Amino acid sequence: MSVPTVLVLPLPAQGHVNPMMIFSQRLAENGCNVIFVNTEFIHKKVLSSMGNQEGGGVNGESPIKLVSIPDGLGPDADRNNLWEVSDSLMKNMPAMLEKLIEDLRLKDGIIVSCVVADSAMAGALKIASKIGIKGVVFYPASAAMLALQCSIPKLIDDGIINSNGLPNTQKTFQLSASFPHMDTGSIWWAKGVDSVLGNVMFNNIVHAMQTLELTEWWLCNSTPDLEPQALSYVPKLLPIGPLLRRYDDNQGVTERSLGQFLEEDLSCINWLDQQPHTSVIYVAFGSLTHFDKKQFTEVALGLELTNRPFLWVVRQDSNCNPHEFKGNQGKIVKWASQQKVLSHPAIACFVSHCGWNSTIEGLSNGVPFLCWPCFGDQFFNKTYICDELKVGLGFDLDENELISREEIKVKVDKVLSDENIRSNAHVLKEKMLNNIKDGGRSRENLNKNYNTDQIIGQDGCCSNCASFTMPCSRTCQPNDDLVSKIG
Ligand SMILES: O=c1ccn([C@@H]2O[C@H](COP(=O)(O)OP(=O)(O)O[C@H]3O[C@H](CO)[C@@H](O)[C@H](O)[C@H]3O)[C@@H](O)[C@H]2O)c(=O)[nH]1
Repeated sequence: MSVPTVLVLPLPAQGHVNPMMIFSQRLAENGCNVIFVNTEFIHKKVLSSMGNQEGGGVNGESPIKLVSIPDGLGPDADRNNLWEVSDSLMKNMPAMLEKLIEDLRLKDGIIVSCVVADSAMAGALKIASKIGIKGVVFYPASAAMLALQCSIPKLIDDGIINSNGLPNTQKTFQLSASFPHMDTGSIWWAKGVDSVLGNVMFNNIVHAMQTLELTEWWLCNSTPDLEPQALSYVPKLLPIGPLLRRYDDNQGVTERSLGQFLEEDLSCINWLDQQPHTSVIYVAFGSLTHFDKKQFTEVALGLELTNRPFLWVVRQDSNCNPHEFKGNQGKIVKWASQQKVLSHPAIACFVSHCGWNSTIEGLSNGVPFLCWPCFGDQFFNKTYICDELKVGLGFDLDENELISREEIKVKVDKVLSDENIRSNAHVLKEKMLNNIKDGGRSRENLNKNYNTDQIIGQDGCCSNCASFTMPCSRTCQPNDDLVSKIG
């Protein structure tokens, strides 16, 4: 049987590329070749972060081949403006993807048997359906946020949002009797963005939700014990998390990522090795958050006030100069190997914006959280971490709408002295990790009996063309079939 080739297509954002790359690495371990498609802009960044050594590809040593498509924007466009990029991709990506699949076949002899599309790139499912190959959707945020998206018609009927997706009033609601309470601040597409942008995002979501129906295979980076209510609310959503780099008890995280946009500063691992166990405050706000100068200063002074060692990620694009504040106890890096950092025994707590990947990574390492949500889904993730899972605390704003240096010190002291939080975090860590051990539920979802087999093909679905729509016997010439479909 020939090795199946899966094409993986993330939205060009770090919080989407990272989990889809880890998923790709697991697919490769399960015997698939993977074509991982970034936009040209992101592809260059990824190659540069790896010192321009891609390391193989389908026809080389590695089963993961990194390729790129244009994003459809002009040469002068601001490619850090994710909304502009997404809008252009919605319009232009399907045709470019179809061309890529055809070029792979004609130029490289590679037959793509399945497309795994980020939910924000749902247009790819139409292409998969058009050319008769399988489509799988990957949702990069929490299952709860997908449950919320699935409930849009109900939210409108119940008067919680208007037909533009914006909350009618501030109120709490439940998606079902067992679902955690949400408030209108949990409606991620309307949180932290202006109403015009919120409306554009809402229309894109509604459109994407219709397209997701083209496939039965919905995957997410979560676990059955982490989000039982949301997963039973969206029964076809299969959790395959926590999606983590390979870990070794002695060496920590050993697996290399093929998806980082910035080079990882590994000097922080040596620095962590010098710190006492459970002593360091790790501070990182993902790939998109920006602070104004005043808030940035409060963070810096608050960290100094704690009088504890800290490791702080300050991205180069943050427009703030951290060196004025470093003090004696802190280490500041432009980009860390976050998973390596969180699994280091020196880490005591995680000051986080609560992006879903950071949430999953912190929970999987049993690290208590100090939650600082900034936009979108991060507000619900914060509530979930603090009120449902009880593994963290939130910060309160002062009268100037800032999180003050004193507040930072008070909450750091409080979270580090809270035995319940620490013990809840340890229990949850074990539960999360059990899902990816032999026999674990996410592992089962990923192994041959579930998705990988669906991707490779089973029961009458051809193991080569893997077509949903056109089951063929295992003795047929499936590649010819696919060739004729594409041709
Ligand atoms: O120094 C760093 C900082 C971060 N990371 C990684 O970058 C990713 C960041 O992802 P996430 O925590 O989800 O944050 P964002 O980059 O902000 O992600 C966006 O996408 C997520 C998934 O949809 C949403 O949950 C977030 O709200 C949204 O901001 C994680 O895998 C981190 O491990 C590093 O490797 N090094």
